[in-house]
Parts: sequence; C-alpha cells; structure tokens
Amino acid sequence: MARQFFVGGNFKLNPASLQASTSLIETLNKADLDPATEVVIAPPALYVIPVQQIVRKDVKVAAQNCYFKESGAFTGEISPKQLVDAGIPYVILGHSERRTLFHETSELVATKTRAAIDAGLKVIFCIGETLEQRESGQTAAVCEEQLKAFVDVAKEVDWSKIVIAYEPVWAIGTGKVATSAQAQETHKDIRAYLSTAVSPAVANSVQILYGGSVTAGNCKELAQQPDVDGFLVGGASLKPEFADIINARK
Ligand SMILES: O=C(CO)COP(=O)(O)O
Repeated sequence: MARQFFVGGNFKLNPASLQASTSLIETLNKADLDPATEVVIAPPALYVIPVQQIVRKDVKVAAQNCYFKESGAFTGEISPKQLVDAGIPYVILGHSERRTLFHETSELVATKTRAAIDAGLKVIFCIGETLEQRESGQTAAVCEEQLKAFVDVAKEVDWSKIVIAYEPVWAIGTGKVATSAQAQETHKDIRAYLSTAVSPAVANSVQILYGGSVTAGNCKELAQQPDVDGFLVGGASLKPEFADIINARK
C-alpha cells in the first residue's frame, strides 16, 4: 500500500504574537492545497487551541512537546491526556532542539512517545545526527540508537500512530539541505533497521519525513525519492511557500 504524503509545519517559538499566528493561519486557509497530502501544523503551546479553532478542517494541529505524566506536580509541562482532551491529535517528540537545548535523552523521548500513543495521540518522532557524527560515518548508528530506545518500550504499540522525521541536525535552520541522495540513503537505512527490529510490514508502512532547510525550491526533488514520504518544515512553514511544499508531489 502506498504511503500517504505528509507535510508538517513546525513553527517552533514563532510567531511572537497571537495576531501574527492568526494571519499566518489565514494565509494557509486561503491556499490551494493538494488534498492527497496530510498536513499538520505545530504552533507554540500557548497558541495550539486558538489555532485549532481557526485553521481549515483539512489541516491538523500538533503540539511541539508533551510530558509522559497525566497530571501532577510537573511545573511547566503539558500532558498527553490534556492534549487529547483539547482535541489535538498530534505531538512532535524528540526534536533535536529538545534533545540538545533541553537535554532530553533518547530514553525520555521514548517514554514520552509511549505515553503519548497510549493516551491516544499520534507522534511525529524526530531523529537525526550531528555534522560530526555524519562525518565520522555514524549516521545510521545514531538514528538506530534514537529509534531503538523507543523500540525497546514499543511492545504491542500501534505503529500507525507514529510518523518518523529524519532531521539531520546540521541541516536544521542552516540553509544546508541534505541532498536527495543523502536523505534517500538514510531513510532506506531507517526502514532496514525497522524491518529487523520491528517487522517488515511496519518498515514498509511507516511514513518517514525529511526535515532540515526544506524550501519550495528543493522540495520537489526530495519528494521524488522512494523512501521520502514528506517533510517536517521549520522556517519555510512560516512563509507562503509552505503551500508549495505541501504541493510538492502535485
Ligand atoms: O527543525 C526543523 C523542523 O522540525 C527544520 O527546520 P528548518 O526547516 O528551519 O531547517
């Protein structure tokens, strides 16, 4: 079965006001989007609910993070259950900015992913290597290690609730996009790992997105790669060109 093309917009800590978020959504609401693409946008936590209320119905909303506990004394956190209660279907977990700036380990990301899925969320699970790791030939090993932490706690998990985003750290926000050959090679390696560690059926059906300096200019070639099932877009998701990226296969 063909995997559905999927484009996520990770707004990160942008824009800096609710009004600016609203005008971004108004632009997206007017755009001509390929109905064959699943589109998910992840505004900052404070704007998740207002954005959900105004965005077109064919675009889903994600949180950029959540904790693994349902409730309790965890100042500053959001729980998977609260997201489900608010009608938010997706959460991004394991983004490299969370791993690096907020010291999230692969084990924590795995625990959060398990909790999010158990609560009824779908997860965009991010992995990827640094430049140093790529240059020393560790790309596949790093991606495997990040995935394995989750595979170890994924017993009887429904893998249709997971979308993997391969985001090489050196390509995020740098303007240095991976070549389509680099993206294809790593996506293929990720599938090969999942085929052995989970099952060939899961490896074949899981959507693997590429993220890192995706633009309207480079998305079409990347989207032609057989193992690239879409994108997780940062900077360009804040611009009108996001619609062109959503339409990359059109
Ligand atoms: O981190 C990203 C998406 O999660 C990618 O960011 P950029 O598209 O800005 O490089």
